[in-house]
Amino acid sequence: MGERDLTGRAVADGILAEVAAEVQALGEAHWPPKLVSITVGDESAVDVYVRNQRRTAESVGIAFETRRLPERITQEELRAAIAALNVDPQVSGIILQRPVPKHISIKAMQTTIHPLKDVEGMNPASIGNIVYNELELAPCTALAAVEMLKRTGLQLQGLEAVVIGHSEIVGKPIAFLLLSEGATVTVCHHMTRSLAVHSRRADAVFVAVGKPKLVTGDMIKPGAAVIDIGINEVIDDEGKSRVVGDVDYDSVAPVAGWITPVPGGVGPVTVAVLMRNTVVATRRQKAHYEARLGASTF
Ligand SMILES: NC(=O)C1=CN([C@@H]2O[C@H](COP(=O)(O)OP(=O)(O)OC[C@H]3O[C@@H](n4cnc5c(N)ncnc54)[C@H](OP(=O)(O)O)[C@@H]3O)[C@@H](O)[C@H]2O)C=CC1
Ligand SMILES: Nc1nc(=O)c2c([nH]1)NC[C@@H]1CN(c3ccc(C(=O)N[C@@H](CCC(=O)O)C(=O)O)cc3)C=[N+]21
Repeated sequence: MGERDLTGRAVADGILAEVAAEVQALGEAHWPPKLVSITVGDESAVDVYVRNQRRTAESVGIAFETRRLPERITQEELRAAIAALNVDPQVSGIILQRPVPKHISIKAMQTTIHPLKDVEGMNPASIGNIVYNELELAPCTALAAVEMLKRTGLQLQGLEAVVIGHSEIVGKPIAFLLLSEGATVTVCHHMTRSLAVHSRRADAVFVAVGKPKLVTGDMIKPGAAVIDIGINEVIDDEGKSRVVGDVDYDSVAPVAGWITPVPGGVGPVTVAVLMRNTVVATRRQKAHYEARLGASTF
């Protein structure tokens, strides 16, 4: 770890301290938050993420349950499983882990998650909020990545930002969040002619692609902030499995002003934001039902 490292643990702990206080208050008001994670088929790709979710949820007092559904489940069966969670009054949040098998439409399934329980803000009805600058509940990784940039102290208004990767869950939401903060945003993807031409101009570079060493030191303006979102499992020279990002840390760290390491950067903050989103969702459900039925008088 170097002095330019922008690490995530302290950022995550700050978020989690606030979340724990809110979880306690919601529990006392008879609205204890509960998060349900759904995985479909091969779990190996999300195993670490789900384990971190459970550990973190338990550390702040959020109940956590995993539903593991078989690879061969039909879309209608998955829809029914989500619908059952939508109407379960004990469940405050639902997260459908990606990827899902090819025969299932992720968009159709995100649409099935009720907007009040949609802790990633990925229902098409929810994701539009970030276009309207309503940022309280947005996709966790995007919020976490932008939070890391804010920790540099850089002024976001007028900042030249480049986002590499344009998935609906990471790259695109990051671009919208940055626009809301007043940055000038360029979004790159696999058809972009020269990544380096764009990235070298940027004060802040976000990388969310899933390719180790995609970004190297010669692609970065000296002093820029580099936010590495990639999580890739690789086998190192000694034959051991390791997690690395999309940024070639060794060549970028000496050039960058700030760099988020992998592991230990955006990842832990993503999990903390998921917990915060679960609290936001629970608070909204409480307000929704109290507005219709009156406050509980336990
Ligand atoms: N730290 C965290 O909290 C999280 C980390 N991740 C990690 O972030 C990475 C990206 O995840 P996700 O967005 O879900 O992945 P997707 O595979 O959905 O998206 C990857 C994006 O990268 C683009 N891309 C592919 N090749 C290139 C290239 N050579 N140059 C520029 N852009 C390219 C693709 O563009 P196109 O569609 O045009 O091909 C696509 O927009 C993964 O490593 C994932 O594990 C994901 C979620 C959370
Ligand atoms: N619906 C959905 N939403 C997601 O946000 C989502 C998803 N599906 N599928 C998988 C990817 C990946 N992802 C991670 C988040 C945090 C860590 C994390 O906590 N990483 C730690 C530990 C890494 C390690 O030690 O291996 C770190 O970076 O320090 C990892 C991976 C969220 N994703």
